[in-house]
Amino acid sequence: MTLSIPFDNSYARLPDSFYARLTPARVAAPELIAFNMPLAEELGISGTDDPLLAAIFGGNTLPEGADALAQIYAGHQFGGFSPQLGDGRALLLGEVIDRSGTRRDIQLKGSGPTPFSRRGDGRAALGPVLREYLLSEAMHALGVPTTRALAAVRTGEDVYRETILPGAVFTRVASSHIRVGTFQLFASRQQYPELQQLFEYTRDRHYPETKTPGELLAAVCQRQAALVAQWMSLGFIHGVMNTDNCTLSGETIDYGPCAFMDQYHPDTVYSSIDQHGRYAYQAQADIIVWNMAQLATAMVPLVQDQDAAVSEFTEIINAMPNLIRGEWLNRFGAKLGLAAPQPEDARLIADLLHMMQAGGSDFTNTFRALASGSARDEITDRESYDAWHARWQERIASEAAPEARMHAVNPAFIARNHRVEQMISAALEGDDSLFHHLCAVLSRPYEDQPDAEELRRPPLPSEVVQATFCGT
Ligand SMILES: Nc1ncnc2c1ncn2[C@@H]1O[C@H](COP(=O)(O)OP(=O)(O)OP(=O)(O)O)[C@@H](O)[C@H]1O
Repeated sequence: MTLSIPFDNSYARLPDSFYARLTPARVAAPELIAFNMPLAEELGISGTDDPLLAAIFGGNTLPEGADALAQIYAGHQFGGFSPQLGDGRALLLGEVIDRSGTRRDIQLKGSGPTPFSRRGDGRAALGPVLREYLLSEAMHALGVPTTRALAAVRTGEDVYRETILPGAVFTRVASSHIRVGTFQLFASRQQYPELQQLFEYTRDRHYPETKTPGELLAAVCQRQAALVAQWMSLGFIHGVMNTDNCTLSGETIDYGPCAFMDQYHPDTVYSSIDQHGRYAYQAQADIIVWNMAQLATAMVPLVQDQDAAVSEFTEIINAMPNLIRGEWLNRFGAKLGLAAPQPEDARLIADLLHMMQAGGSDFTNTFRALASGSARDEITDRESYDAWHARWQERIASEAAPEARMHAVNPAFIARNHRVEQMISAALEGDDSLFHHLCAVLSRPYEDQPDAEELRRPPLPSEVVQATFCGT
């Protein structure tokens, strides 16, 4: 049986200063954990059996038409600039045009060392691979623009982190892997012809409706503003919003130390390495502006009249907080059942959030309970809640079918971090059943699933875990 992937590799046609061409390193005993058949069909991939899929998506067999390469990029990590990062453990196999006509990257992550590995081994551990698979598919099911998960394969080899862990390879699908850091690389090296080529490539691939660098920048800012507001409306904390983890496409990328918040608090941080809360839940709205300012800075050399570029780009960046506020209002307004939220509704939303914060309410369950009338049970200050509830009822009295609207945006099921950790612990013992169960439940997050009710429960104090970089 053969596997056919209809590759059409445009990035590989860019100059070789954009990447290093190489083949994946072999693994000892590839074993398929998961293959995302609906996504494969979307991509036009056909002809599949498990050993062949394991060989291809473990990196042992290069599929016909692939042109594997590690992409180069730079990036600000926790605010400090790294002039050269690049795929240190990932390889772009190539691109396909999917059924809807969109170009999509297929990339192996954990496929061995590359010229950009620095001191890393080029590998990924099983836990983070399963976490990325589950989280990215859960985000997709929630309606969030995101990279997708095509496959996860055990390698049969160990990786050495704080402890010895089983290795795995993850196959990621993305509408591209162009990062703010990709622009920063060429700008910081003053490779202006490449910067121009990258700009044209990005524009043609993602924003064909734009012409100038300023128009492209504004379009990216719009998508990123929408993305961050959507994350926040779901209680999602990305955890590592470095500029190399910030895409031009507006998709969420790199599910490292990320998590959905359980108890609502705006300062919530999950990542153990984010010691100053740079990427805390609430800080995400400011950080995305900072990241876009880095993109703007990198794009200035694209414009001949640089003073004009600086003032145009500054205006675009300065407009972002308002954009985010607007997106936030729409998202949170919908969570309260409002079809057309107004600026004055921000007070109503904020007052609910304050009550949730004061009592440590569960973010997801409180919003889900609004439509069924049981949100009062989630709030400790009942008197304040009753007063708020009366204001809210008055506001939505004229809304048609607010319950349906609320159910469509307030999920019942999110990937709770303690469940993700339990899933990883089981997989480390060779039991993948919880992984598959979570994938199935989280593929329908807005539906009531009485059989899976236990997965809605917030963690007990003993179950709370911090997301960490441990064992990436
Ligand atoms: N085990 C490793 N071996 C080599 N390089 C690594 C390893 N882990 C991370 N890196 C590199 O360190 C940099 C930052 O890592 P980060 O965890 O943000 O990325 P990642 O999860 O590997 O990749 P991506 O951003 O593509 O999801 C990247 O250049 C990445 O390739």
